[in-house]
Amino acid sequence: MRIDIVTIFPEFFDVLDISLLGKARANGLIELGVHNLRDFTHDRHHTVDDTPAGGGAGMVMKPEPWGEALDAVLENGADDPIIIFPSPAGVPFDQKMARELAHEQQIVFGCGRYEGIDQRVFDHYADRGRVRLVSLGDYVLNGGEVAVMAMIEAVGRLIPGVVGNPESLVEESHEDGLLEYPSYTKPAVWREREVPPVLRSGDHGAIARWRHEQQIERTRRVRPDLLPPEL
Ligand SMILES: COC(=O)c1ccnc(N)c1
Repeated sequence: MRIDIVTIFPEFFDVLDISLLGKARANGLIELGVHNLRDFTHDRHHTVDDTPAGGGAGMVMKPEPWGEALDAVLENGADDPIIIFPSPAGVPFDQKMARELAHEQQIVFGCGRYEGIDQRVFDHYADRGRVRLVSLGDYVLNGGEVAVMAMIEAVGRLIPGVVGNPESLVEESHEDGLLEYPSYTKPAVWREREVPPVLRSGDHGAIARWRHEQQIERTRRVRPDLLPPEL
């Protein structure tokens, strides 16, 4: 998979050189391009924003630099890339979307700042391909970079070969629609708190049943909205 990021803070993504994603890049599983939006301006101050049409507070990101940047990124890219703009006005990002995005050939992330990006950028590229505004939740950030980092991690770890043991991806929260069961390890007793005996019983059937019951109980308590109607 190729991932391109357009941002005014390219150094923000230096952290993608380490950990799991750093290894995935070294193994060629993920190809990453980080592009500074200001490189696509032509004035002395590398201006990327201007006052909002119709007035109001704050500044809006100009369409011209975005057009030049996205054209450059798309020029030699995949046949059918998906362009994602993180936005509080977007569709909710979830594990299902992460799984779908893990199969893309190329994802282009556009990190907005200020009061957002001129709407004509979204419209222009939506006329030519797939554009999605995606939200991490009902809150506002100063820019899209943090959201892009979260989405790259959520998607990147699902790309075959990135995570050493694919089994570890199966029993995670939201993978089967329920929250994951509580985890324990050694020691058997810690500060007078014992690991549930069933987990040390060696009875794999009983352990699987206990874990599923825990998933249902935790989901009912924490996220009743995720419970399937039959439960
Ligand atoms: C500037 O981007 C945001 O404020 C943002 C992006 C994605 N999800 C959100 N909830 C906010």
